[in-house]
Amino acid sequence: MSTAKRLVLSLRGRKNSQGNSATSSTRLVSAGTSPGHELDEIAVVSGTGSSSHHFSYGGCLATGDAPLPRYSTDLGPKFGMTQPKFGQSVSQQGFFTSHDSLATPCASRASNSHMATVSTASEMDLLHNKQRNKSRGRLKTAASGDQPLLGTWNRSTGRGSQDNTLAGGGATSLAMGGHNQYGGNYCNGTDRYPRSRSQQQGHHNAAQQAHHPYQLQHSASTVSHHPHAHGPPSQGGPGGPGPPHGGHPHHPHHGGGGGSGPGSHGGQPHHQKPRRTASQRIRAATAARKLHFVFDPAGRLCYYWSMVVSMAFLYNFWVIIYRFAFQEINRRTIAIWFCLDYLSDFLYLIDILFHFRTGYLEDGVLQTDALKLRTHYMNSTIFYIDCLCLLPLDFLYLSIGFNSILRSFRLVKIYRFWAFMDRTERHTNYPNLFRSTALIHYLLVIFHWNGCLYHIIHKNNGFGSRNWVYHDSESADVVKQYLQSYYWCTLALTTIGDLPKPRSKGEYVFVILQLLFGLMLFATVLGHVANIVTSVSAARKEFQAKLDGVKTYMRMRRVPNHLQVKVIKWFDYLWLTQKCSDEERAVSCLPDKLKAEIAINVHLDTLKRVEIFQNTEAGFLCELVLRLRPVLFSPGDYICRKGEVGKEMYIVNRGRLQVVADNGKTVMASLKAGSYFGEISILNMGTAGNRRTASVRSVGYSDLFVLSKKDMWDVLKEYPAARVRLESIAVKRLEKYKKAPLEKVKYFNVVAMGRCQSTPGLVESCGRTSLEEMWLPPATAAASSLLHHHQALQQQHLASQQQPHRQESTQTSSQTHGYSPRSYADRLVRATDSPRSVSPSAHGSEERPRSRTTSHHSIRPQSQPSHTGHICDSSSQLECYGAGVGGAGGGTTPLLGSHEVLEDEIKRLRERLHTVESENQALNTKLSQQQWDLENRLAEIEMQICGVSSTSSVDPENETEELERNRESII
Ligand SMILES: Nc1ncnc2c1ncn2[C@@H]1O[C@@H]2COP(=O)(O)O[C@H]2[C@H]1O
Repeated sequence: MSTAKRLVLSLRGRKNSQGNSATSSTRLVSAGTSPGHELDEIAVVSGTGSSSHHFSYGGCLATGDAPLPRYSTDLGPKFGMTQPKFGQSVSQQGFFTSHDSLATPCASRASNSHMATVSTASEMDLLHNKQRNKSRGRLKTAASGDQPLLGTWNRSTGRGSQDNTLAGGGATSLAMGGHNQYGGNYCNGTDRYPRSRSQQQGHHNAAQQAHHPYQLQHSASTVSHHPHAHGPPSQGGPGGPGPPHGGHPHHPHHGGGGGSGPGSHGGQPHHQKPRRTASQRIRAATAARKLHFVFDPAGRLCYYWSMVVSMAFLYNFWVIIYRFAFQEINRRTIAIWFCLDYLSDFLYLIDILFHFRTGYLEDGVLQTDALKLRTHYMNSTIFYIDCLCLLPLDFLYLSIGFNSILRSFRLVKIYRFWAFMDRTERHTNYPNLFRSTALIHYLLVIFHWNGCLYHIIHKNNGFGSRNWVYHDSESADVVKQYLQSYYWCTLALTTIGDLPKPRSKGEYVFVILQLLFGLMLFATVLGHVANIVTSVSAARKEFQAKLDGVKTYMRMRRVPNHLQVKVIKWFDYLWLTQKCSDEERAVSCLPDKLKAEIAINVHLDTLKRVEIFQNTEAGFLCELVLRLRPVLFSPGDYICRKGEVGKEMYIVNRGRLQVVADNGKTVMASLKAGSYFGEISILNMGTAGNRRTASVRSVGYSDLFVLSKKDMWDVLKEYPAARVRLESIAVKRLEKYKKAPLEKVKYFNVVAMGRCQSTPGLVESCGRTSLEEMWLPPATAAASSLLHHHQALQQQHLASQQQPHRQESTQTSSQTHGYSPRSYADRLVRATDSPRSVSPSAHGSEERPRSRTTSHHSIRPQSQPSHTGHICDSSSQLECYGAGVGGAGGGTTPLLGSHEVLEDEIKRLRERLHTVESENQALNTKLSQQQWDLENRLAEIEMQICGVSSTSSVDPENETEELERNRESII
């Protein structure tokens, strides 16, 4: 079950368990039509009390052939009891963010004054009026029976498409054959009349639903009507025209419960087109204006509102003290101050109302019930703080005159300012710039208050002399006095000094206190600045530290200079392109879900460019994208070498690479962004099983994504159709290789010809030559230790060694579709077999042809089985080698002259190794066979399951396609 489905189910469960609690939340609902649509559909679930409304849609709706939006409604048992809520969140990725919630306009529409529609959208839409107008236009279309409204409902049009959908609900309900008896009415918030009506009528038919858009307008225009005033439709009697409802002479059909009169809708959904008079429209608009909304505290609208309130607070913060200190200014500009003061008070007042409609989280669920919100707010301290802010001390103006100090309580609103600053700091992309600005602002405001305080003291006769700071206090105007005191405070608080010398005791004390305070302030500021500077260069520092560490290591270990330079250049490139040394670590603190979202955003585009992933299921891509790891290769680096065991496949994100032949010069293919490689061995497609069929080298710096074999298989297990597709592409590739045989490679790999003949372009990985360039020191070391350890055992095996047994094992291997995972011992054999590991003298280039020739001649006759389809694997090669050597020199070779004893020892060891390897391979073959069988069986079962689910699919086209895919997969 997809995450989305689980999420919906769990939320539904929660909702049900909450009974009548009015909660709503945006939810994901899987379309459930195909695995590829798992994230395509987003549901809007809203509900109040016992009513809940699920409206879901998917990106596929726009195509018109996808399932219709599902809309289910659980009615409240009581007539007119429910208050429908509607809201939705649209996200392209199927994840919800505060952005989504904000971007989603509220599309609720009021039905009447009693039944105010409460938007469960996270935010009130600022474009409310615009939306309403749009909605009205579209509803008209819906009313006229046009259905293309659905066509505009798609994920990417979030805001714009919402009204369409809502209106489209009505239109959709037609197509649904009356399954949704409420059509679009609930969606549009005009629920009262239609709901009450439907509750009494039981079920409407499809024709009745055609009138929903009309009813929307109607109900919006009857804001003053009690639902009962309409009279239940049944009262109109079957076939009767139905009495005109109070104030609705134009809508006689409301009373018709399916009769033939004008009020009946029976079977003619389109013939009655709603007409709306201008007055009705105006009334509808008026009614719509009476909407109530619930604000999401995490939404952007709340944020913007807190910004407005913060402005009001800042006005008070700067001005109250200033006007109190320099009261002279009040006299001249009293009108302006009055206006500004009461504007800010008005904003404070609105803020209280805003709080009444701001949702809150209870058990992680956004609460939207009006009553709950009110209770919650009124029981909180914030409510009292807000009331305190608006304490009407202004009335005291009448007795003490216009004095701004009476407005001091307005400053309590600082909590709102701090919350705003906090949130901005968290959300901004330039946190350090923001922090610096905030710091400077705080400094300025502190100096401002301090200056004003000083002026107040000065005004009240100071500390004995009034000319201590002001030289011309009598003649200077207000602004100059203010600037003088501000300047003095700046000098004092920044500890710059050079202050006018105090004369009286009081002045001394005051200056000392000022300097102490300044010292603390200065320290704090320095600390803040240091923090900012540190965090600005944190990434660079971390990067530098890593580079330093690597450099130190290389120096200590005496890594060759050219390699050191290469490493440093690699770091350079990394810094220039990514500015981050460890991308994975950067997001490691995030929960998986968020990591996934980021990964999808970052990698999905690249993945889509890759041929093999094009036209694959979306779910498959999403699964893969989570498992990609970025890696960076330097110029000339070999990403993989022919003959290695393939453990990863690569996708080129940026850069150029070459598929090269053994000689490292012949370029078989060039790869660029969007290309991929390494898939053949991880899919075990090549004749060499899980071995690399070629070497791949980076031309310049290459940015790749790595996908491990395990991850790939994990995903493919769940998407067998994708596996079939990948394999078929790999087969095509292999066929392509066939057409470009490499002569040179063939020459050096005669041993491997048995397998390579089927695909001449491929080079058998087990040939010695292919491994010459491979450096496997650990394997060599391990080989010798392994040999010593199992000496006795191997001798025993040597005695019982028989050719038929090996032939049998290789034969079995060939029957396993080339899947022949090599054991570690296999690698050991290769390692010991390689000229480098045999003896130091074997490093000479002249040694290579000799050993090749030896093996070539000695093995030639024995490679016959390869022509009959047998795998000429390493064991047989080695055996041949052994035989060849034995035949030529009777157990000794003149190769090393004085090292005869050692040579003998090597030969003996090799023979023992052969034995172990044969055993190993036989076991491996059996295991491979079993694994293959199991995988096949698994794939078959999965195909069957897919087949079953696809038969239940709504779309016959999809069904055929799916079956086709399944069939391919089974094949
Ligand atoms: N001729 C070619 N053109 C493109 N890619 C190739 C060619 N030959 C080999 N490769 C790729 O190189 C990869 C080497 O490792 P694999 O065998 O796992 O998978 C191989 C292919 O993906």
